[in-house]
Amino acid sequence: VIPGWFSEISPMWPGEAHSLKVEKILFQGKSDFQDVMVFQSSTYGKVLVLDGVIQITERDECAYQEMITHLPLCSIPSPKKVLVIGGGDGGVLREVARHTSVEQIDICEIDAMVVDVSKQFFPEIAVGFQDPRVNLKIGDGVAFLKAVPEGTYDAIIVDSSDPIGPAQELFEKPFFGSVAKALRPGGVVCTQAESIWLHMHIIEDIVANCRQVFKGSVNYAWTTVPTYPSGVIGFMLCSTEGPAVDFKHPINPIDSDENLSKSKRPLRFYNREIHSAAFCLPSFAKKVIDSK
Ligand SMILES: NCCCN[C@H]1CC[C@H](N)CC1
Repeated sequence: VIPGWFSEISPMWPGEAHSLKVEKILFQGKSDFQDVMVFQSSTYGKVLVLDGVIQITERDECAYQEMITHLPLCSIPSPKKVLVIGGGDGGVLREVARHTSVEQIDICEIDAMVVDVSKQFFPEIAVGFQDPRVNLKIGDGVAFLKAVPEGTYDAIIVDSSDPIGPAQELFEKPFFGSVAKALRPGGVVCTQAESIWLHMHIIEDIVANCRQVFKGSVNYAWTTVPTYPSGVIGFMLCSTEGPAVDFKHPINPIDSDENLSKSKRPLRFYNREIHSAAFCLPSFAKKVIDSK
């Protein structure tokens, strides 16, 4: 360990570690589920770390929060009921709230400390909790989904950490089954789906499971987030049987001048071109993902 630096060392990315220069440690705690830390970095703003893994930084969270939210919501005509599993920092809520068609935003986050720490240290991100359409449930997303009546949601966003620790079950087939049940026909789900540089085997399994569970379309998209391992992060975009969803061509634009002028905080990353581009894959990934 180099004094004054945080290195993200994990068996999930052996032999490599992204490091950030630390100005000051702002919070250290242990919740019922994981170690929670916040530090002021020299060049990426404040950083949230769970069990030694970077979750968000002020400088590049826009890429992840905007893409994981608008890839699904801009792919269906008029999302009304949205569920967020995880997402306790509030960033996805902030992005969902941009969609004026949305009437109800339910969120199920397992760790209350993540919510409290985000509200205290990341007000620009936790602002999402202030929207009157938001209903926060602190609990296990797996149990929450099992209790949801069939066909309740237009869209579900699974904003999880990695499949080691509290989020492990969110990468398994039974969970995808309960997501499909909770979605209406032609409803969509977007899940955090790791890195094509590091996790092709995990992605291969997720894609195979999704193709068995979701009978609409199943696509993999990816984007750049400098502070995530290998600098990229992926998303599974799936729809249930019903009205067709073409994820690659957003039919419900959020980046129109009218929308942008109305919102307090402009979109810093997402636009309709980068939406479509997100589904273009390098050959080594395409070979695996398209063959499943
Ligand atoms: N809203 C917080 C985002 C959590 N997603 C991250 C993706 C990359 C992982 N290594 C850690 C979690």
